[in-house]
Amino acid sequence: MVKDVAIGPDGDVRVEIYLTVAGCPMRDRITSDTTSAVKQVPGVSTVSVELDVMSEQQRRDLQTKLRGNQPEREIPFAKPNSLTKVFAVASGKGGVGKSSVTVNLAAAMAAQGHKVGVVDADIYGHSVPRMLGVTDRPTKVADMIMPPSAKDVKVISVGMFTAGNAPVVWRGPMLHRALQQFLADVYWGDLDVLLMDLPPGTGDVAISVAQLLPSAEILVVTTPQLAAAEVAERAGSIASQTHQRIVGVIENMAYLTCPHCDERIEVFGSGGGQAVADGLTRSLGAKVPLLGQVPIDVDLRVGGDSGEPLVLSEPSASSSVELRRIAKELLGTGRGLAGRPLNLTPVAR
Ligand SMILES: Nc1ncnc2c1ncn2[C@@H]1O[C@H](COP(=O)(O)OP(=O)(O)OP(=O)(O)O)[C@@H](O)[C@H]1O
Repeated sequence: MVKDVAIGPDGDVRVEIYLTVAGCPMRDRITSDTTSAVKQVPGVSTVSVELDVMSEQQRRDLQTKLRGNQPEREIPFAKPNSLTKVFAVASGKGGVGKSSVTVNLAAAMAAQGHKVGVVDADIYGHSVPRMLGVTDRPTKVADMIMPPSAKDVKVISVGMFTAGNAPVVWRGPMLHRALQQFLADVYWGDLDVLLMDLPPGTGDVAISVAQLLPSAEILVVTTPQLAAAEVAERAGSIASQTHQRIVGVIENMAYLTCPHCDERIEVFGSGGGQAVADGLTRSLGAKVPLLGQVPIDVDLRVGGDSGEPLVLSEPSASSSVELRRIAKELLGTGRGLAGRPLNLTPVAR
């Protein structure tokens, strides 16, 4: 951080120091520490400290140096020309079926011929490996982590890095670091789509995703219950602060078809999914569609427990049909152009 030291013939010393950022809260401390350290050198009569600010490149070089000359690995999905679509699956409340929807969408997309990865970032409720039937653990090759896969879906989960069923009591910075590692140090290969199962609510992980992958699109899962809808809308509206796009809302547990008389029973009421979509459309000022309504299906729950996603074991069940349709719709649209260079060249008139 030392830019220059100039020593005058009569012991006047001028030290120039680079701060990492302009508003560095340590500037006074750095000035006084430098002054007192230099003053102790025999022959020094006066010390003046001048501060400058590092350029982007100098900051990067310093970080590399501090990491022992290992450049930080880039997150491939965060590169401007990445072709991988990233969906962060969010919900307001827990237990609305976010993980079940994530797993079934992933399995459906893989069955449709896409290369799919899932990051299970649901720190407290990591259930993706069980729901997909992943039994292997990640392995290490050189310094890359190879993710295990099941049903043609590569999976990495917080649960794979904790002993047994130990609860994860990580705080914000650790979660951020873990997520960064999942994205940068895991060898995903070329993916068409990456689904991220976020913890419920608007927590640290959602903010980390926004920082690490600003181009990730948010997929909101809710139930038809209006009380759940309000919370889901709050979780979704974080997108307005992080400038991310909400790709749409999925209403899960929309209704139960009576196995005896085929009557539709609205167990959790109705209208929640549409209410969230409308509310988010209003607050974000951009259309947020209701992508679909997935009915309650006992077999979907059973499939989650046994690691056999319903979309594969019973593709014609009505919840499977809906999930497969949503999967297709999500991948039907190309990745947004946000953050991507358009390679435009000005031409002479
Ligand atoms: N459409 C559905 N029909 C029947 N059961 C469902 C359906 N969706 C989810 N479930 C069941 O509801 C329970 C909660 O689902 P899941 O774990 O997917 O929710 P979640 O929102 O990810 O929860 P959390 O974020 O708290 O971990 C599970 O037992 C799951 O099998």
